[in-house]
Amino acid sequence: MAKTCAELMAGLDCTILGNSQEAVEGLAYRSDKVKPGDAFFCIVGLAVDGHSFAQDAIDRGAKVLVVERKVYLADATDVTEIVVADTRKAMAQAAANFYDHPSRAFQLVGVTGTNGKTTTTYLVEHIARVAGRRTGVIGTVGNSIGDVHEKSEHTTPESPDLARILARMRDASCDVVAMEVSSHALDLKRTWAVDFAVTAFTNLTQDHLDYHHTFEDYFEAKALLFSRDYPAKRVISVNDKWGRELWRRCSERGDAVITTGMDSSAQIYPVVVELGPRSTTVELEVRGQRYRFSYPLVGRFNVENVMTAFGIGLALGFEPEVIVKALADVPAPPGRLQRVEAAADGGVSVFVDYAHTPDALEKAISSVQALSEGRTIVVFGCGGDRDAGKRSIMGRAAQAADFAVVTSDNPRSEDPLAIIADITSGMEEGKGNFAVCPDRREAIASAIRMARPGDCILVAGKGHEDYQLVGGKTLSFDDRKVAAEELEAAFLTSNGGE
Ligand SMILES: CC(=O)N[C@H]1[C@@H](OP(=O)(O)OP(=O)(O)OC[C@H]2O[C@@H](n3ccc(=O)[nH]c3=O)[C@H](O)[C@@H]2O)O[C@H](CO)[C@@H](O)[C@@H]1O[C@H](C)C(=O)N[C@@H](C)C(=O)N[C@H](CCC(=O)O)C(=O)O
Ligand SMILES: Nc1ncnc2c1ncn2[C@@H]1O[C@H](COP(=O)(O)OP(=O)(O)OP(=O)(O)O)[C@@H](O)[C@H]1O
Ligand SMILES: N[C@H](CCC[C@H](N)C(=O)O)C(=O)O
Ligand SMILES: [Mg+2]
Repeated sequence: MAKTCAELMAGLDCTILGNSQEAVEGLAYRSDKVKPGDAFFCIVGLAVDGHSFAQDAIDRGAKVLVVERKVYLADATDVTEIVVADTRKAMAQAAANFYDHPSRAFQLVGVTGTNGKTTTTYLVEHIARVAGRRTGVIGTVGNSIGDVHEKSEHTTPESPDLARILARMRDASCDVVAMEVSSHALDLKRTWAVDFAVTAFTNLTQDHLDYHHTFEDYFEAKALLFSRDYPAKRVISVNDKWGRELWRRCSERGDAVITTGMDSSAQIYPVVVELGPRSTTVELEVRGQRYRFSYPLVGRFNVENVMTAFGIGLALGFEPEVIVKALADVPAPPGRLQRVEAAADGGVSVFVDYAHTPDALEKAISSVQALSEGRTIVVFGCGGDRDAGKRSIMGRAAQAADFAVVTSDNPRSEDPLAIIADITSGMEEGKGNFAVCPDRREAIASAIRMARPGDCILVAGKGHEDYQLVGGKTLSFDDRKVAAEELEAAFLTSNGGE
């Protein structure tokens, strides 16, 4: 499976200093993960310059260095250096070459946008399964090949890791792979040299401005997936101005585009939406035909995800009837408006959701309000070392609930109280409808103690996560388990069961 340096660099402008026939056994971008025979890619990062780890990589057995500037190493005359303009781009191209372009072996769907990527990929996977295809999924909750699931570090893996996963999917004879493409991934070229059959856009609202700095830069990162670098069929939600701009660019270029939206300006839009407590019924107008069906997901925002998945299904060539049949029994993605099941709940419904942006929090609250027969209480926090600008906006958004308990969500290297102070700086004290409780378990417990029969509690921000990142530590914490335990502690003990 080894490749020569020349084979690895096929299609790339580069200067090979040394032996172009040197065999490369594997690809590495972290010096401490280098194995003998690897090519080590020296990446100029945001924190450190990977070129400074070249010697460490050689000491661990790397035979080839891919660099942006020559590294003069003492006693390393047997090392081949390959000089390129951009090591990130070179690494992605080399990864595709090394694994013989695995993405060409199946229909790969790339979904981008601020919210709804994970949900949409899950819906697409199910549609493809029901259509009789072998499937794969790559994203925030992890990577799946058929029913085999593994957790992942990133929403979109680094290019060598991505190529390795795609190759495993090819080896497993996958026909359709649905993959989330984050804005970081596009900007850092993790998906460069990957071939997509369909690319889809959900929406763009505030997030990740710590990384992208401006909304326009954030949008342009997402827009890369709809550029000439990624030729594909397009499915674009035209609900916001960013989607309409993408639609304009793609149509001008002559790309095949399916649009989705909440009104008749889109090719796919809802004529009827009936939101239920455990399912939703819609009638969708799909390019002049109407399809009425129910699916077992709740929340208005999921109507948009269902339409995006419908559009992707059509772009993949599936019949609308197959898509409708699949959506009718689609499994809910974990931790997205997931109802907590407990042995006793005192008539209080608890939903765990992954809303971690202002728009998602606003929509998750209004979705739960639509289901609540009483009040709606939200428990949430904001992640540390992530876009601080969204915190006060999320604080303000949370006050749309009857009561908000502000708590901790992966503080990482930051002081949890400082994050909470950022959140509450956006909240109106005078409204008197919020409290601060830094301990997340206690925050959930206090919301449950405060709830009356018929009330709904939304625990937002962590969804499927089963950990809390505090300092450098990963502590075990799962909102779904904690909420079930606290419901039972409150209602099994006080009432002796229900
Ligand atoms: C902002 C971001 O995405 N940063 C990524 C970036 O880090 P960086 O540029 O700071 O790299 P660096 O730490 O300066 O290191 C430079 C180079 O030196 C290497 N190095 C470093 C130290 C060492 O001892 N040896 C060594 O070889 C590094 O491996 C790297 O190749 O390149 C690193 C190596 O590929 C990534 O691990 C890192 O992801 C960080 C950990 C991260 O948290 N990323 C998150 C924000 C992310 O990617 N999220 C998206 C979006 C999620 C969403 O949709 O909401 C995702 O796709 O997961
Ligand atoms: N279409 C949508 N519009 C607005 N909010 C949405 C939409 N779909 C989901 N959400 C909200 O966003 C949360 C995250 O959804 P999902 O995991 O599908 O998004 P994502 O784009 O994959 O997020 P991430 O950037 O973390 O990967 C949900 O729990 C819900 O609160
Ligand atoms: N993919 C998102 C996940 C955020 C989840 C939230 N629990 C947090 O830790 O901020 C991010 O990296 O910004
Ligand atoms: Mg996701």
